[in-house]
Amino acid sequence: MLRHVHKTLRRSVGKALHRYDMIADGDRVLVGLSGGADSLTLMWCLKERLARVPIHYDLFAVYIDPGFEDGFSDDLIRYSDGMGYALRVEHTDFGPLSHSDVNLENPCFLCSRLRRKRLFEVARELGCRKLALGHNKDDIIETLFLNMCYAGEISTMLPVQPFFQGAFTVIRPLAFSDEEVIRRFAKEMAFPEFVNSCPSAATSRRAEIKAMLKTLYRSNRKIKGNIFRSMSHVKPDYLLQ
Ligand SMILES: Nc1ncnc2c1ncn2[C@@H]1O[C@H](COP(=O)(O)OP(=O)(O)OP(=O)(O)O)[C@@H](O)[C@H]1O
Repeated sequence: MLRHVHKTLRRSVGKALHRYDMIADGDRVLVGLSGGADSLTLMWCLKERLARVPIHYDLFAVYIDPGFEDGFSDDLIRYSDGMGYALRVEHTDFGPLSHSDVNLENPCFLCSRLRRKRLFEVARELGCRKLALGHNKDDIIETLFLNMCYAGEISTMLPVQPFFQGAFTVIRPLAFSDEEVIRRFAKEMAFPEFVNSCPSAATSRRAEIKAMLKTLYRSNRKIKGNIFRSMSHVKPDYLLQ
C-alpha cells in the first residue's frame, strides 16, 4: 500500500520537477513548512530525492508561527530534528492581527500576505533563491475557481513563479499531486498532524469552494482531471474580448 502511494507521489513530484526544471544543481531551497500534510510531505520528498539524483541542493525549512494560542512550534521543531533537518521558526502575531479590528480586509488575505513577505525575507537572509511551497493539484484548481468567483478573472497559482524580477522563484513541486494521494501518503508514513487554531480555517472562501468541488467530483470522476487539463488548454478565441 505504502509502496503504491509512494510510487504515485514520486511520479507526480518528478513530473513537476522535471517539466519546469524546478531545482538545479547548487540551489539553496527554502521550504515553507506549515506542519500540515502537504508541506511535511513536500519536505520529505525533496529530502529523499537528494539521495537518488545526480545533483545536490541544500534544503532549509521555516515555519512562520502565526501567534495563535496553543501554538505547536516546539513540537514541530522536535519533529523536524527527528526527521534530520533544522527548522527555523519565526514568531509573529500575524494571526491575531489579521482577525483584529485593526484589519479592515479579509483575515486570510492579510495573514497570507504578511506570511509571504516574511518567507521572502527569510529566504533572502539564508541566501535561498527558491522558495518551495506545498500547494497541490487541488489547491491549484480551487484557486482557479476562487479567482473567477471573487476576483472576476481566470488565473491560478503557477508551478513556477518568479518574484521581484526573478530575484526569487516560488516552486510548487506538488502541483501535479492529488491531495488525496498526499493525505494517504502522510497517513501511511504516520506523519503527525499539526493543526492550526486559526478561527477562519473552516469558514474561508477556499473551504466553500473545496466543498463545492467535492460535490462536483462525486458526480463524475473525469471532472477533476478535465478541469486541471483545461488550465493548459485555453482557447482565447473562444473567450470574451
Ligand atoms: N505558517 C507557515 N509557515 C511556513 N510556510 C507556510 C505556512 N503556512 C503555509 N505555508 C506554506 O504555504 C503552503 C500552502 O499553505 P496553505 O495553508 O494554503 O496550504 P495547506 O493545504 O494548509 O498546506 P499544508 O498541508 O502544508 O499545511 C504550505 O504547504 C506551506 O508550504
